[in-house]
Amino acid sequence: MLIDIVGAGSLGLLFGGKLAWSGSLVRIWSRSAGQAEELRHSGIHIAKDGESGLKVEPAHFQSGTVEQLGQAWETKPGDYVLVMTKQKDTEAVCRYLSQVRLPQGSSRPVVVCFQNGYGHMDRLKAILPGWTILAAVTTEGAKRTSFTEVFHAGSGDTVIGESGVGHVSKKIGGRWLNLVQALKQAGFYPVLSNDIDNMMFRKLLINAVINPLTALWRIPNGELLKSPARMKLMKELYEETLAVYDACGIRYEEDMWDQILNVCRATSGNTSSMLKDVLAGSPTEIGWINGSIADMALKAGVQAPVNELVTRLIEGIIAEEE
Ligand SMILES: NC(=O)C1=CN([C@@H]2O[C@H](COP(=O)(O)OP(=O)(O)OC[C@H]3O[C@@H](n4cnc5c(N)ncnc54)[C@H](OP(=O)(O)O)[C@@H]3O)[C@@H](O)[C@H]2O)C=CC1
Ligand SMILES: CC(C)(CO)C(=O)C(=O)O
Repeated sequence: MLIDIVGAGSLGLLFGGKLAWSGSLVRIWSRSAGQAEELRHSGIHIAKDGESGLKVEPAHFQSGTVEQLGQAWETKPGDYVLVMTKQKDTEAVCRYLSQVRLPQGSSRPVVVCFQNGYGHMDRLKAILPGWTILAAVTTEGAKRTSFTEVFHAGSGDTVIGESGVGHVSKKIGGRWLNLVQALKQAGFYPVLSNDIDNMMFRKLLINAVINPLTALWRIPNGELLKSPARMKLMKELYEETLAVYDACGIRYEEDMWDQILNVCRATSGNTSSMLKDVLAGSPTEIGWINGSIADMALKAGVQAPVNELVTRLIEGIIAEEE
């Protein structure tokens, strides 16, 4: 089985590195030629607190630029392509994949999308009609520290499934089990789900409450719990989002509030991904998180003023050149 990884960022280096280290055939496709060259020269180093770290030698995987993926697919397409770019780049990546000419008679790679947020899967399916596109919801935590190094901040589950098919009661058969097996062998905790949309909505709720507020107040996740004023705004975002979910018929667990507080405690020292983007001066994924909840509200005919406001506040942090 051959696994292509698009995006050699935090998740790309973590998953690509560990898959290659455990013996899977892996090709990692970066945006820049400079990074592809450094990966070919130095391999990947995965650091983790309290562990000795993992050095993945360059001989254990291939790397190149995403343009070279097109050439590679013309002769040997992978079985899976794990898309590990941020939301803002993912549509362009899928548009590019749709244009690659595959050898006659070969199957299309199964596309697995790891993005946080919601709303992208339908758009990606429209770009890649007829392809199998899976969503992955992961609670692994990773932060790239250089072109070839990544810090594995925390382990978690990786739930994979087909979005947009509703809750499928039948048991998932043997499809995609080879990917699950490879991920397990690499030390991840993958699970196949027949209800992936619900998993995405669960993570969306967690991100919608934690990410914009940590980014606006520039605090680590645990600091949210340290003041009644902060908790009050978290609760407003939480209750508003649940009202939107109710209007859209989205199911959620009764104890989601406690689960969110537990995520803040378990990741208390973490800089949320949105705060990281803000500090780096990079575009955030707010449009796919609170922005997508505001869109869902609009379609369902309900109000979501707090989600709308935090979206506008975060969007206003970065001034885009006219
Ligand atoms: N990091 C984490 O712990 C988690 C991340 N996620 C989700 O995973 C997604 C990726 O996150 P993360 O890995 O942190 O993001 P990063 O910004 O660390 O990595 C994204 C990578 O995509 C690359 N990229 C952008 N455009 C292209 C392109 N056209 N072709 C090839 N590569 C491209 C970027 O290249 P360059 O550096 O050159 O710009 C960058 O290396 C996000 O949606 C995030 O929400 C989900 C759970 C956990
Ligand atoms: C769960 C949380 C908030 C952990 O930091 C996260 O997913 C993120 O930062 O995007």
